[in-house]
Amino acid sequence: MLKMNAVSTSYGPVPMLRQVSLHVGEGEMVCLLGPNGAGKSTTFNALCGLLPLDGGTVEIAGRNLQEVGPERLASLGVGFVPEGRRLFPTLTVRDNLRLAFDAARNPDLSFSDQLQKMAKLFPRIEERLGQGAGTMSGGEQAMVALARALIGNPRLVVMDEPSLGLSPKLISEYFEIVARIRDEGKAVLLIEQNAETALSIAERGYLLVRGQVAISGTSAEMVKNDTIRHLYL
Ligand SMILES: Nc1ncnc2c1ncn2[C@@H]1O[C@H](COP(=O)(O)OP(=O)(O)OP(=O)(O)O)[C@@H](O)[C@H]1O
Repeated sequence: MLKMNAVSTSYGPVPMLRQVSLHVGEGEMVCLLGPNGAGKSTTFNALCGLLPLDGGTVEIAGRNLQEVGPERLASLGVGFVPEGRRLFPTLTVRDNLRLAFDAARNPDLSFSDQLQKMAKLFPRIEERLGQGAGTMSGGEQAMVALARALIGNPRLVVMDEPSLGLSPKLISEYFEIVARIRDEGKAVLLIEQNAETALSIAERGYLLVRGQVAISGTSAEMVKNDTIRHLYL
């Protein structure tokens, strides 16, 4: 579903990602771990097509991102949860979801059916559809951001630190929903600082340090790795 091949990026003259390669197969859940400033959000932006690449390629659903353009990613079956949610705060929850649904341009889906699915997954959303997204609590906004990524029925969901700022109780509720999404067969790339949570639900992982992949492997291998154990668990 997703392949980053030797991707390098920079901010002006400062190199950031250096030859980053990672992949996520169909229906697979993979996490990208790393400390603050490692380049996790830069990786997210590179694979959304929001950053020019100095080198390498990004392939999504078999298509080269540079040829497709970021505006068509939703219609290729990709849903994104950006860091900080980035909802449209002055629009209602329904309109936030509608925008994402329309961007997916999937003629086989109906908005009302998809809304019903989201209401089952996130019971609190149904009663809040007419509410301004910016007036909701942080936890509710996190759920809306995830529903927005799912409403077009994507095959791949990419999440950038989705649990940031949530209470421990909400984090466990949130990841229960993420595990259900994985169980439905969607591919997930979970970008997380919380290595313990991420490795407990992902099948494989990558550790990014100073813009480079330092360690990668199955979650079982990552959990046993001394560096990861000492620094991140
Ligand atoms: N637009 C930008 N212009 C210049 N430097 C940037 C820009 N965005 C990020 N950086 C720098 O690039 C480095 C990596 O940032 P990035 O946000 O990708 O890290 P991160 O791993 O997501 O960290 P965090 O967990 O703190 O979000 C940091 O040193 C950051 O200051």
